[in-house]
Amino acid sequence: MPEEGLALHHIGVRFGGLTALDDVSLRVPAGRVVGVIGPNGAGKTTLFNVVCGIVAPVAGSLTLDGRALRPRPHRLAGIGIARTLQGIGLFAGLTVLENVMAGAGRLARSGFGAALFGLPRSDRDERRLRTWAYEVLDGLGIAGHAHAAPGTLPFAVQKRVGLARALAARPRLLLLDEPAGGLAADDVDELAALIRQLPRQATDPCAVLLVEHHMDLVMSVCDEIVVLDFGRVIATGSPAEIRDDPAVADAYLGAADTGADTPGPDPDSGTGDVGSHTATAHSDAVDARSDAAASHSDAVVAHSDAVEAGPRVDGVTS
Ligand SMILES: Nc1ncnc2c1ncn2[C@@H]1O[C@H](COP(=O)(O)OP(=O)(O)OP(=O)(O)O)[C@@H](O)[C@H]1O
Repeated sequence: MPEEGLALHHIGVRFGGLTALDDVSLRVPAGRVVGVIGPNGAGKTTLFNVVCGIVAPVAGSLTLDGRALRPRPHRLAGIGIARTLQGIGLFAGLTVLENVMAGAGRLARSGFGAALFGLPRSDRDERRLRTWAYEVLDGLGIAGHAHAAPGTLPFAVQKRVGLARALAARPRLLLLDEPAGGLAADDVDELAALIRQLPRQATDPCAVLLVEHHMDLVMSVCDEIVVLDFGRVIATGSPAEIRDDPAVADAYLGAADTGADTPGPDPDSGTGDVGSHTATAHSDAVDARSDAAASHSDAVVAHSDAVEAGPRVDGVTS
């Protein structure tokens, strides 16, 4: 029986007069990796923030495993959602192992988390949590760093610790926000191998939503890709289908002008990052988007208000 995972139904987001997401529907089934791509300003971050509860949609709804999802940023772990952060965000004062234990969130209520807050705890629970954290670190090939301070480790290892911390919560939905950001090419290859096995390694397969500019990574790890442009879904399909979709090529490259036929990486840049394509081949489009952003300072204020006020809804309900 196919797993339900995350579903977005006709999501709309507005920042003042700007429509950032317009009637966006997509599915991230459990056990699958779904990537969201699109040119600068397409709405990727906004979509991610909707799923995290940072941005409240003005239209549509979300479900997780078939139940209404009303995320709040500070309660994601409790409803089975874990995310990695672009800036890693590890606790500097804790060891790698402790960071991962802390990430276990709802699993840690009577163990490490309880210890942090001075609550009664069971040694057996804490031992179990510690063993689990080691297992997660081991699964990501970094158990040897368990007792190190995160700040002493190379950036790529720190990113992996961030991933371990997210996985430690045994999420039903894992959100990966530009996990390749700042990584060297070799590190991206290793990350790709890890991400491919993520949804399937857990006892209960989790759904993985990936927002990423690094096209090599997206093409190699995703079961399905959703392409946004100006806040709308313009294509959904397998990596091969997306690579061959003229509308996608148009959105990224202006294929008619450049002769380019895929949203693939820049052969000269060696980064696999499509951002530079967008900037060079589509200066008109980018300018238009910049203009739109610049002329919407009122929208930014509205957005700040919305973030301060928090999302309209809370938690997962049946
Ligand atoms: N806080 C905000 N206030 C006003 N407009 C915003 C805000 N955040 C995003 N936008 C606008 O919403 C649209 C979508 O932005 P978003 O950041 O989601 O795109 P993106 O695809 O993540 O872009 P990038 O690839 O450049 O990060 C853009 O036009 C952007 O200028």
